[in-house]
Amino acid sequence: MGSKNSGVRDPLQVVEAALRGGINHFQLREKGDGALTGSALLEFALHCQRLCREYSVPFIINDQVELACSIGADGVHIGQDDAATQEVRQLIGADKILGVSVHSVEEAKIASREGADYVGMGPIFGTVSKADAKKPAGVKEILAVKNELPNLPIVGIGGITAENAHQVWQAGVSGIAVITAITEAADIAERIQLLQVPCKEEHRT
Ligand SMILES: Cc1ncc(COP(=O)(O)OP(=O)(O)O)c(N)n1
Ligand SMILES: Cc1nc(C(=O)O)sc1CCOP(=O)(O)O
Ligand SMILES: [Mg+2]
Repeated sequence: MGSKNSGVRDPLQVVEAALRGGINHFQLREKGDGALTGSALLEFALHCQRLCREYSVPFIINDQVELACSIGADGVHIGQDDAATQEVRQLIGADKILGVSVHSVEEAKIASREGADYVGMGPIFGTVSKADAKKPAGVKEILAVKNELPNLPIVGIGGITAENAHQVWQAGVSGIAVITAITEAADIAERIQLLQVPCKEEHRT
């Protein structure tokens, strides 16, 4: 999420509530109308990073590799229209987390070969949080990537809610990424519980 995703609530309070509620990674995605830039972005990113450190949760920055390197973020997430995977891997070093968005087995193979630690796949369902999102694709391509590259962690994203998250887990993802499901929750901790992997008997891959 970014500073403009929390509606009337203070974004840092939402981040802290999500950390307290049990998220295991946080991605700062600052883009779109009114997105912070320059020193305001730096200050916001440092606040988020400090909170993540308090909760021992990896702090990942979307798109902005230079910012991530300059503040020592734990990782970077890039898309197909962002910098090239192998260049970013070289810039951030071997020990940082690198996520790459992919939409096919072919893109997943390239991302994996060039140094991605995980791939993000979406949108699975309709989303209001990404202006240039592709058409919702369901979990079909996730199943195909899982089949071809069983050891590559996949993070599902796009329109995931407490009601549909089980469909995504069932496809065999290692994680799910959400914005609205958490930022609009009245009780963030309770929502995070509802989004988590269903109990073993229900979770067949
Ligand atoms: C976990 C995760 N998966 C996919 C994305 C989308 O990245 P990208 O395609 O580069 O689009 P933007 O987020 O930059 O608009 C993501 N951010 N995180
Ligand atoms: C950041 C992002 N990337 C997507 C992709 O398809 O790659 S969908 C998306 C938005 C996710 O927000 P929400 O949980 O509110 O739908
Ligand atoms: Mg991007």
